[in-house]
Amino acid sequence: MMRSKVLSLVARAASNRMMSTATKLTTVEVNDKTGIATLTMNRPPVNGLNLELLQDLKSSIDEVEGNKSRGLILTSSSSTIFSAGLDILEMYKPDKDRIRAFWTQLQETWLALYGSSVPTAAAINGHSPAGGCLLATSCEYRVMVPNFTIGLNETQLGIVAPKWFMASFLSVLPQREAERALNQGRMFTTEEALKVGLIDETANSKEEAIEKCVAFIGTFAKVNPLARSLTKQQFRAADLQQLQNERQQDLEKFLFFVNQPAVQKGLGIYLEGLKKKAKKQ
Ligand SMILES: CCCCCCCCCC/C=C/CC(=O)SCCNC(=O)CCNC(=O)[C@H](O)C(C)(C)COP(=O)(O)OP(=O)(O)OC[C@H]1O[C@@H](n2cnc3c(N)ncnc32)[C@H](O)[C@@H]1OP(=O)(O)O
Repeated sequence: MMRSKVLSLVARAASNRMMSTATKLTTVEVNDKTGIATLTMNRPPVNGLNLELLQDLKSSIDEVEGNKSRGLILTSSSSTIFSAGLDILEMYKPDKDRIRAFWTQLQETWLALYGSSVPTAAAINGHSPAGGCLLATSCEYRVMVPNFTIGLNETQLGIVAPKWFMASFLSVLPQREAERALNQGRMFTTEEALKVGLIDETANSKEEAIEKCVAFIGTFAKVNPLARSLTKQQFRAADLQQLQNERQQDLEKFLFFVNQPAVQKGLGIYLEGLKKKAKKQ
């Protein structure tokens, strides 16, 4: 390794504190200069949101809430995928107990991210379909690298985005745009997402995306943190409360829906298509 690279790694290690261990599917790194935490998803190949990744995401969000970070930036260790959304293998021919735990964990993770008291931003450094888009739109700001896609494509898979997925989407897009995109299961390119307002900025690299997220979080430097977080909570309270009130019904609805033979058949065909595509590459 070149000496300069070694020196830069040493310097970086000195100014950043690794808060989580590498055995987890997420890492949290707090920059000592800015006080901002970067939460990185690391479940190759596509950051499919399975039960374990969702558990780690939730505990990392809790860690950031607890360590007085000035903000949270969500990103991915992959160079081409932010997150491929829910791991379809959790929903296809599911185990009865595990699928309950999986959906319950997804609810908890969304409540923690969407309701986070610290400023949140997503550095979207790769494709971000469905559950990936849910994570990104749960944050307050989005910066995306070109030549990738983002959107809620559920209807393309023959499934329906629950109300709280729609709530995140609607916190970013006007109702008319959100409704049309969801009905179509539309995936937006980075450029299209910027035009419609689904993302706030573009960046040429992950590093630049993170810098822009840091700049966004920096805009709150002179704002009283309690006033800021209570204001955010008020904007989001109705969406959060709705899921809190309906958690059990939401779980039962999901289980009923996902276990329908037609839905299982559709998921099987979709998975097969993904696998065929992967083999061709
Ligand atoms: C009335 C109200 C009722 C409420 C009912 C609720 C119903 C349920 C709602 C649930 C909503 C969930 C939304 C979701 O998140 S579903 C997931 C949607 N995700 C996708 O459609 C993305 C699919 N993947 C891709 O498009 C591409 O993989 C990619 C992300 C663009 C990456 O492309 P790539 O070329 O880099 O990689 P690729 O070769 O395709 O994939 C590599 C391997 O990963 C597997 N894989 C990809 N995505 C998933 C996934 N989401 N789950 C599981 N596995 C995935 C792929 O099959 C390859 O595997 P292998 O190497 O062949 O084994």
